[in-house]
Parts: sequence; C-alpha cells; structure tokens
Amino acid sequence: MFENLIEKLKKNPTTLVFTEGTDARILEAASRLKKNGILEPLLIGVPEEVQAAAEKGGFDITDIRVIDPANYRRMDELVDKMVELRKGKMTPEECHAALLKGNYFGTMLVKMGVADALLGGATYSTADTVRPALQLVKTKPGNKSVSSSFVMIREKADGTEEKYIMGDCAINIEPTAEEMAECAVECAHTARIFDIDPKVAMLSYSTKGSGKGENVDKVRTATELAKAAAPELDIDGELQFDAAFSPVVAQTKCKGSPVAGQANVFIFPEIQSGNIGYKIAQRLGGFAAYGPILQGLNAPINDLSRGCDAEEVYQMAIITAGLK
Ligand SMILES: CC(C)(COP(=O)(O)OP(=O)(O)OC[C@H]1O[C@@H](n2cnc3c(N)ncnc32)[C@H](O)[C@@H]1OP(=O)(O)O)[C@@H](O)C(=O)NCCC(=O)NCCS
Ligand SMILES: CC(=O)OP(=O)(O)O
Repeated sequence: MFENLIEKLKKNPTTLVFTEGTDARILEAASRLKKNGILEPLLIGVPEEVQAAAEKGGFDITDIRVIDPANYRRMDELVDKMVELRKGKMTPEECHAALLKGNYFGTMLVKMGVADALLGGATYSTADTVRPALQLVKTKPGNKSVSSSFVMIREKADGTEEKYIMGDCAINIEPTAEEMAECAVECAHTARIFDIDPKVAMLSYSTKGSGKGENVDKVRTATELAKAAAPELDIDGELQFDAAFSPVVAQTKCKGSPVAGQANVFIFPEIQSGNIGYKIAQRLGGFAAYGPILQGLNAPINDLSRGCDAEEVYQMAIITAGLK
C-alpha cells in the first residue's frame, strides 16, 4: 500500500526516533524496519532495559541505536537550545527535567537534526506526544495551526481498496471556523499524498440550512473560508454525513453539490464527533486507521493511538518518515 513511500525512503536514508523504546510493539516494528532496510530506527530508553524488552519479545535490535537521555553527551546543548526556544516560558531546570523524558528528548533530537522524524504515543497520550512538538517545532511557514488526519483504508470484496481521509479527530478540541478551514485544506493535501482525488465535506448535523444553531454557522463559515483559501478544491458544506457519503441521500438533501454523495475527505466540526467517528469506522466498519497524521507542523512528527498494534506502528513509521 505504501510502496511509493518505501521506495522513497530506501533512496533517502532517514532516522526516525521512537520515544518509547521498551514498548514491545515499538521494538517489533523497529526491528522489521531495520531488517527491511526502510529506515534507521533510534530508540529512546535505558539500553539494558530496551535490550531486555527486545529479548523478552524475541526481537532482533542488533545495530539499532539506543539513547538514554540521562547519559546523553549533548544534553547541555539540548537544554540551552530548549531554553532559547521556550524563552521566558521555562527555566533551565524545567527544560532539563522535561528533557529526561522521551517525548521532549525525542522532539529535541528532531529539532537539533539528530533525527529526521519522530513517532510516539504507544503509551504517551496524544497531548503528551504532541505538546512538545507544538512548543518546540511549531507550525510550518504559512500555517497558523496544527491539525490532524486519519487515512482510513478497507479492502473491498473485489480486492480493491476504499480510502478516505478524516480530520481533525485528534488535536483541536473546539476548532474555530478558521482552524476548521485550515484543517480542510491540509486534509485535501494529505489525501493527494495517498492518491485520493479530494472531495471535501464539511460535516455537521445540518445539510444546507436544514438545522440551525451556532455550530452550523461555524461549519458554514469554515466552508467559505476553505473555499476562499483553496478555490481549486471541491469543498462543500455544511453537510450531514449521509448527504456527504450516499449518492441516494445526496439526491434528496442537496442535489447539484460538487461533493455531496461522493465525498472522500470528511472534516469534523470538533474533536468529540471526530474521534468518536473515526473509531466507529475502525472498530465497527473494519477500516484500518492510519494516524493521527499531524498537518501543518514544521517537522514529520506523528502520534499513535495507544490501542495500536505493531503493524500499525510499522505503517505509521513509514508514513511519518515518508513525509519528510
Ligand atoms: C494539542 C493539545 C495537547 C494542546 O494543548 P495544551 O498543551 O494544553 O495547549 P496550550 O494552549 O497550553 O499550548 C501549548 C503550546 O502549543 C501551541 N498550540 C496549541 N495548540 C496548537 C495548534 N493546534 N496548532 C499550533 N500550535 C498549538 C500553543 O500556541 C502553545 O505554544 P506556546 O507555549 O509556545 O505559547 C490540546 O489541544 C489537546 O489536548 N488536544 C486533544 C488531544 C487528545 O486528547 N486527543 C484525543 C486522542 S487522539
Ligand atoms: C488518536 C487517539 O484517539 O489516540 P488514543 O486512542 O491514544 O487516545
């Protein structure tokens, strides 16, 4: 599925840091990535503990670099840089304490160029995985906010794949109309990376004025802002999920829309509906969910769901490093 990303990685040596070096799922994925020559994993943890966990799981981590933050020779340099980046917000003591933890340490390795990309969140919560990146790596030039998407993939009976993008199911708790619009444009960009020709639905409980309320107004404003930011894109809203997805319902609820009935990029109005929605598709609908893929961040850093398995870690590592 990710053959093009794998080919790209094999031609461009890439170091990806895993913040949770003793987790069995991380160790299994790291050993496969190394063995298959896809990327150079870098594990954070106490070397003896990482080795013991690898042996317990039967994973070969020979030649994989392990760094213990407590014994890192460049720690002073990292602290100085972090103090500079958090000027006035964190003291040197606070930065040093934060850097002893895998999430902050790994993020600073990316910031300092020791690693190219980072994947965490097998045991850290999303907030604890993402916060260091928001504080230290920040948004790309041109982006105002970081958002996220999931690539949802399911095999059809005929052996082909159906693929959708869902966002933002993981980062912005109550996005403004501006943030929702930026997420929509970024999700369309992510869709193209995965060979999806984006048709973006801005989701609501209302279809084109069938329901009223501030939440509906927000989605309508976000739709206008997204269209203005990316006039070339097929974006429509506000749409209920059935009107966005089903051609039959679209005929009844909003005939003539360039998106309704054929949407493949779904933008949720806030995190509750988004996070619940993608997990329903994953657990009841049988979709594999790859993500959350962070969008708008100034380095390839991604989060995992704590419910992930080793295969998902493996695939997410390829996606993360491939986005470099
Ligand atoms: C992402 C999240 C952790 C940020 O929360 P937080 O750390 O409390 O946020 P703060 O407001 O203190 O911001 C911390 C920094 O990140 C920045 N930031 C926060 N959200 C941001 C965003 N979406 N894009 C860019 N920067 C952002 C802030 O500007 C701030 O920067 P500064 O310290 O340099 O001023 C929070 O929005 C969150 O918990 N989201 C939901 C995560 C979750 O539980 N998801 C469900 C499971 S996937
Ligand atoms: C993305 C997500 O929901 O993460 P978690 O399951 O770890 O909360």
